[in-house]
Amino acid sequence: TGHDWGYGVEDGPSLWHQNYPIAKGSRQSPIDILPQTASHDPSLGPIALKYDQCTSINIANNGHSVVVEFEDSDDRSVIQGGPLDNPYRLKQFHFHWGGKGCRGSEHTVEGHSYASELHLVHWNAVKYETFGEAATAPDGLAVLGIFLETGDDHRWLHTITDALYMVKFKGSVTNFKSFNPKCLLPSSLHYWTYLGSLTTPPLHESVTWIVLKEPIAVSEKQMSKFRMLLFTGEEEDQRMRMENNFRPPQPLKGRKVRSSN
Ligand SMILES: NS(=O)(=O)c1ccc2oc(NC(=O)c3ccccc3)nc2c1
Ligand SMILES: [Zn+2]
Repeated sequence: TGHDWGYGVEDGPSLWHQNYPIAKGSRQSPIDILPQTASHDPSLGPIALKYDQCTSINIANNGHSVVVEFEDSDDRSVIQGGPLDNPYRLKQFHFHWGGKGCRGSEHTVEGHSYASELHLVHWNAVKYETFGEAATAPDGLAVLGIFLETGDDHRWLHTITDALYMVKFKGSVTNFKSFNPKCLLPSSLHYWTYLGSLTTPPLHESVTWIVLKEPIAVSEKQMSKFRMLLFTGEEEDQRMRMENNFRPPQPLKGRKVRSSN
């Protein structure tokens, strides 16, 4: 039991359909984004991130990624506007990344992938009682995707990379209070948006994706700290470095990608 899926040869994305048939569904994520094909939709307003009273709780290694969880008992941290009809509450954020010098983003832009991708996961608490309920509804989740490219040091990412040694092993969790992810946003909030899914099992087709066009820069040294995390637990003798934890682009199946201005 535990995790019946991973990113290896024996349990990777091409095999997920065996336990999760929706992997071959009609609105799977990620996708390859073609900016020229994305329709510019003037009715698409700007997105608003109201993260001012942001309260992070902890940082954890769940065996697939490193996740920072938030207090979501009220509307203190929400995303709204853009394609969204309601405010969606921030639940957690996590990353996907590659191996040394390799690419690791999930969404790609005209076949170009970035070093990493940050996902800020939000749920529709107006229509649904719990995250779990929202996660199975077609309008239940909104995930903000931000590309990370290697370049200069990111001055605020240090807060996260300095904590990674404390969650090296699968199943480890540690306090991580009052981190506000607003500091991880690029200067422009221009975005692409489309209807998709969770990019890991259970692959629920419940996500309105909002992918920012402008990447943030992080240093190779900062990226290398993600790679010292392990997929495996402290008790396991086979130590497996956590890297290449990304799903490749999935068929668009007729979906339209819209572009903010
Ligand atoms: N790569 S992804 O598409 O953003 C993605 C993929 C799979 C996910 O499963 C969850 N579950 C919770 O956050 C959760 C948090 C608390 C309680 C229950 C669930 N978030 C996900 C985001
Ligand atoms: Zn993700």
